[in-house]
Amino acid sequence: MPQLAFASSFWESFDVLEKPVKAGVRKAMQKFQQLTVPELHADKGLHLESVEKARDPRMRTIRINDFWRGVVLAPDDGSDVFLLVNVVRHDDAYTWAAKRLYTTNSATRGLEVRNVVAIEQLTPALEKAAAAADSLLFAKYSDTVLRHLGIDDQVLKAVRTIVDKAQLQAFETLLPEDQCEVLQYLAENFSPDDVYRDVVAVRRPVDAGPDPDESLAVVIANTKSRITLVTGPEELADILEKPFAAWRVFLHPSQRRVAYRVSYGGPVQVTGGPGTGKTVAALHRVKHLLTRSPDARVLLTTYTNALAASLRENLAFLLDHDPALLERVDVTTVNAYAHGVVSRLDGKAPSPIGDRDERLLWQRVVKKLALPWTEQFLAQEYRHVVLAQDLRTLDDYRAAVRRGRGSALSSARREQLWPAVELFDSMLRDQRSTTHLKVCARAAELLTASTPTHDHVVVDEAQDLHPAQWRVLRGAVAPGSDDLFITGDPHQRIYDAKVSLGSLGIPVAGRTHRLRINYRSTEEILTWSTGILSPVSVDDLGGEGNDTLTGYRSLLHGRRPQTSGHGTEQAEVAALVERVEGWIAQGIRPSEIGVCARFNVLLDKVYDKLGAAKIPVVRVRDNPGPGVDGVRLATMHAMKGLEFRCVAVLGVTASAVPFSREVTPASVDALQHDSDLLRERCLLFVACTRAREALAVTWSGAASSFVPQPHPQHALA
Ligand SMILES: Nc1ncnc2c1ncn2[C@@H]1O[C@H](COP(=O)(O)OP(=O)(O)OP(=O)(O)O)[C@@H](O)[C@H]1O
Repeated sequence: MPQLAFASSFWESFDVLEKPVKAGVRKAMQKFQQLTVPELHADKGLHLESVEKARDPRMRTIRINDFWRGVVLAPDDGSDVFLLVNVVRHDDAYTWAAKRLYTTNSATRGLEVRNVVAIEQLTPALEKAAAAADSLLFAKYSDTVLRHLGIDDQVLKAVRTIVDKAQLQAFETLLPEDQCEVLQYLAENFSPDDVYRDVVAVRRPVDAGPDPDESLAVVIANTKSRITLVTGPEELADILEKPFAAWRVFLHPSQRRVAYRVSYGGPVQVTGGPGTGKTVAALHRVKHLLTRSPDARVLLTTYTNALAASLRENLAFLLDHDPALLERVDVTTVNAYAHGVVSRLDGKAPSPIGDRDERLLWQRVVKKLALPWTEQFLAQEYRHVVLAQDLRTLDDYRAAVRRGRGSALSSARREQLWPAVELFDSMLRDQRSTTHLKVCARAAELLTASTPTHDHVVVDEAQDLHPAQWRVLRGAVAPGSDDLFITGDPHQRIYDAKVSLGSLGIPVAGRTHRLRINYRSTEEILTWSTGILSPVSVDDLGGEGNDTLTGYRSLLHGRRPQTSGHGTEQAEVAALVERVEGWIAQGIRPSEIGVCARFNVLLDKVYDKLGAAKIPVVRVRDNPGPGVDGVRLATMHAMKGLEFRCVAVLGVTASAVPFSREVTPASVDALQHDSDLLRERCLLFVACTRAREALAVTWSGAASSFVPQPHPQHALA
């Protein structure tokens, strides 16, 4: 009986196939488990046929349905493992298959694939260009060194034409995988010895002989990182049901470099645009820290409880549910961690009030003291100056530098304002409550006088943390090597955070890294979404300068985002229902669709209309587990950190985005006005960058000014 194996290239295409096609794949795969090799060749339904002019004589295609074909590598050496490598539309399948060549890597002994035709076609022209180039990316490595790392003749020729990293990137999808990875590591300045250790030695079978000429079955068995071998029918059903979690195994060298560096001298910061795998890097760092030392305790934090739940789940997955490792990690939000510290060390659980109650309290303060400031101004002054700098007395306040505030306050004015701070604090005390940030301030205070709770802290979604929260994290771990590993994206700052990490005892200078490849969205979605931010500049994570999205790109391609305006909100919601029905008809599960808007009011209407159309629907705030079916509804804020195959962003109208009530008037504080507007812009950016394959942005009436205007050529197309 033949055996069946799946290449990673197959999963990339399988995950996005429509339901009936997936069913066809399942049926075809079952035959590989039921029939003998001669029966397979004779089966009329499967129609296993060779490919004309194929560069690899082992290439075959099989029938999935009238429109789709599977591409299979069939053994021709008497071995019996068939490798399913792709599922492609009927007309493209033969061309795709004809250009691919599978070979055994001489160093790793793994099976690799290249687009042999494209490399052959490109190389001569590039050789000419390289002859005139000032320098070449791999000039310092001799042929012997490269061959020792598995680079073969054809790739070597191409390598000798590569002038820079951008050209290497352009080659990435054409080159054989292990060889490409070796080159990426060298391009990142790893030494050949390091590359041999990290890429080759870990894959090369210990008993590898001098000759790489082994049967296809043996080479397939050597390629565990890219090929899954299936042994029984249950395993087949199981594997085709579960989404393939590539991130567990394949890290881009830039991700691996930051996550698995043996040790850092102090806090390290990893930034990158949406979907560049920052969370993935954080999870792998936790794995590294736990496995490096048997007693280390790690605190892994993120912004919301929902994100903490998903981190917990993914970490368990990455650590193979190993209880000995998992019990040494605490996964939580900073607020929850601070709450725990205060409860433990003060002996009493604090009861913080929510944002709305806090606003009401400031209203009462303003009324009582008849001050010349609005409650919004006072709340911001309290948050950005008093709590941010942990000011306890009027003298402290008088001496404070009010960085980031756009209105000067003289000493006399500060004396006039301070009673408002005292009154707010005393009102809280009277009602035996506090705020989340005050809990953090208290936790930080307690931690300075106590011993750190963890050996390492890993912080995800760091861009929105307030200085009081940073102080808690600073107190959770002793300053020193590998104390803090911080990931975040300042372009996704959607809460009012102004931070200077250096001044909080978290110096990251010289230890900052940037990830640039987006693994989530198509290039079309990225380019469009990046247009939302193109008119503005964004402060970096540590508050020391600006951050940019230069070099940010995706390797995936798809349709351009769809944008449309509607006469009324009702028409907009009706169009949404149709769109969702269309996506579902294409085989997308309702839970793979995210719908978001600035406000819950609009989401309530969507909820009703989708329900009326018999489409299952759930709210993200109700924390539906991954197994619960239903279109996900969320406010733009709640979309943070999530991702969906299809995303509809609704209500992107001029009056809602930016939302004027959330924007401080320029007359009250010009700097705050600008940063509030930026925050609203980032919010739309966050919402749109949750989409993997399809993005639709709609409005009723006038569109938000943040919606990128189509390029004149695109508008005509
Ligand atoms: N090396 C990888 N190989 C395959 N998929 C990856 C890889 N790294 C990340 N991904 C996938 O890309 C998507 C985005 O990753 P992740 O959530 O870590 O990005 P992020 O930078 O934290 O995003 P955001 O800032 O938008 O929250 C996820 O689906 C993840 O599984």
